[in-house]
Amino acid sequence: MQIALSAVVPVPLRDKVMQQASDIWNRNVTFSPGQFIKIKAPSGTGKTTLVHYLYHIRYDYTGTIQINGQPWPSYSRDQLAAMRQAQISVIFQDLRLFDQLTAQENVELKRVMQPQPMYGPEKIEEFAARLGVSHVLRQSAATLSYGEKQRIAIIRALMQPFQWLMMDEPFSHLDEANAQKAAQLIAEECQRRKAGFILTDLDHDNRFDYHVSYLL
Ligand SMILES: Nc1ncnc2c1ncn2[C@@H]1O[C@H](COP(=O)(O)OP(=O)(O)OP(=O)(O)O)[C@@H](O)[C@H]1O
Repeated sequence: MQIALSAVVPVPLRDKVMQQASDIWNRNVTFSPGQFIKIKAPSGTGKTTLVHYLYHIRYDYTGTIQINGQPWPSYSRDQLAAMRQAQISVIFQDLRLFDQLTAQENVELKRVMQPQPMYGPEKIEEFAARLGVSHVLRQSAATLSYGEKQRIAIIRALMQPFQWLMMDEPFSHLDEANAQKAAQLIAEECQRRKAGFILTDLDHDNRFDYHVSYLL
């Protein structure tokens, strides 16, 4: 799945964006399938805004985002739902777990929403063990620390098939050792699917072998 941005400018950030150099805003950029892409930017320059545009849950921009040559608005609701189920997965900056469910239920919900789940329930235990969150699986999400929530949100995003994984500051609540473990798991799962990712972050890092890095 190819993603192509053409002169995208966020309406609320137009003045700011037009005054600064950016590799993304108001440029023509193509994200090719399978690429590991880093988008680095200081706070407040629009990382979350961009991820929401790419996932098509926000549309207050000028310019065009095309998916496989078709602009986002040309896809029907059903097509969008199907793409979010099988082709694009996301880890939001604000994590978006259901507080009233346990950590395990949050992940399981994503797994069973697949018509043919790609993993059995034992995979949740396996990934939780790898990321050091086995002990919180049966706790309600509301009681988890931010670092635990972040690892559960990562596991949830890996429970579905995807061609692109979008991640908005996915390691912001993790220490370096845990960030490395999570990055290793994400890289393996992308390679298993021959998928690419788009990761936003504040700083430079060497956690992945990025194919391309952009400055927002
Ligand atoms: N709907 C909106 N209307 C107006 N301004 C907005 C809107 N959404 C975001 N902004 C502003 O746009 C700027 C970019 O916000 P965004 O959350 O995308 O930044 P970010 O780079 O992800 O920041 P951080 O690193 O702090 O998470 C901020 O100044 C924010 O206040």
